[in-house]
Amino acid sequence: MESPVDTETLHRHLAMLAPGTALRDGIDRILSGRTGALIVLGNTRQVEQVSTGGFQIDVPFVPTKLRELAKMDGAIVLSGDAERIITAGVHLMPDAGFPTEETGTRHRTADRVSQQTGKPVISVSAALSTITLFLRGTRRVLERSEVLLGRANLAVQTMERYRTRLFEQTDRLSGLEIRDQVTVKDVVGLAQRLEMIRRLDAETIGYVIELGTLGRLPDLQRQELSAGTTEIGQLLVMDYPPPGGESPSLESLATLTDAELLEPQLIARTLGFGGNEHLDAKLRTKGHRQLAQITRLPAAYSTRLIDHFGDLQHLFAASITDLLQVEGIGENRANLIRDGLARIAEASYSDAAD
Ligand SMILES: Nc1ncnc2c1ncn2[C@@H]1O[C@H](COP(=O)(O)OP(=O)(O)OP(=O)(O)O)[C@@H](O)[C@H]1O
Repeated sequence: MESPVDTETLHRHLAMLAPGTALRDGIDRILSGRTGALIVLGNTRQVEQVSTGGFQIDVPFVPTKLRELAKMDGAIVLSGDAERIITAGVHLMPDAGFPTEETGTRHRTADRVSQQTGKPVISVSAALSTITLFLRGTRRVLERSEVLLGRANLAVQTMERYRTRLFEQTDRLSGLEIRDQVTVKDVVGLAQRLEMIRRLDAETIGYVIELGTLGRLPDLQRQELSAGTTEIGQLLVMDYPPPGGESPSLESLATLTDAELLEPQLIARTLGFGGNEHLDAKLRTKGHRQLAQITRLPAAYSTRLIDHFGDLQHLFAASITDLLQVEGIGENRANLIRDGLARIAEASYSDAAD
């Protein structure tokens, strides 16, 4: 039995079928000619074993050629990279023992051939005007580009709203950090927002892959809207190590379902902050995210400062003389840090007053 299809493999094959590719062009020509087709991607020994009849062509792939060959009865076998047309008019005889819920001989054959050979098989239905990709027991009907574009746009719009909310939340968290009033709930809220953005980003990537050349714009928007979010996540994790001391990771949130991601207690537990009773527990930031705002202060110095002083509150309390005790910090840098910290505190208080 073949292994289940992972997202990456599915994406790779959807990309081969995306608008803008020669293969998709050929398939679209078949559809507009109101014929169907059965196309196997890969001329391996297993594919040969389920094939009878047909004739050898072995020519470079050309969309119009595919369309011509689809007018004939039988399947068309392409090379695995879809760069060559190998055979046409092939009768496929897969083992009927492979389970399939498809109706219609073309789709049933496609499903079974893919399960038996492990190769992707595309079934183009004339009656339904659909393109279906079968991949080792996984079935994926390709959506129309307008539908995919609509979904991609909706995901991007939602990402835009989430990004605005994200920065409202980081600003608020900064204020609480400076006033030393952070609770588990605040950290959980930001982690939740970051994971929601990550999910929307992954969803949009899926649409972008399927959209091929039509996905350029949503892809640019997605990149812009997710920029910097991974870094915020990394700094958040560094700022709030859970009490157990185990190194937490926002990636662990990926295991939660969409419904579970709405439950703060569950997020807190997943991040190592205990359950319900801990949501109001006080936390104190180490200060990595805040120090990252001080331009010209390399991250290595932030880490050294935090290792020395313990957390942001102690850093606020540090005098120039205290700062000079840290290895590699001279007078210039100590002044830069003091000024930077003062600016951070001021900005936060003026935000709170707004
Ligand atoms: N085992 C097979 N090997 C090769 N080609 C096949 C096989 N089974 C079906 N086909 C191809 O599928 C065509 C029609 O199959 P099927 O009866 O499932 O389609 P349909 O339901 O009439 O049409 P469509 O799928 O286009 O809506 C056949 O003419 C043949 O070209």
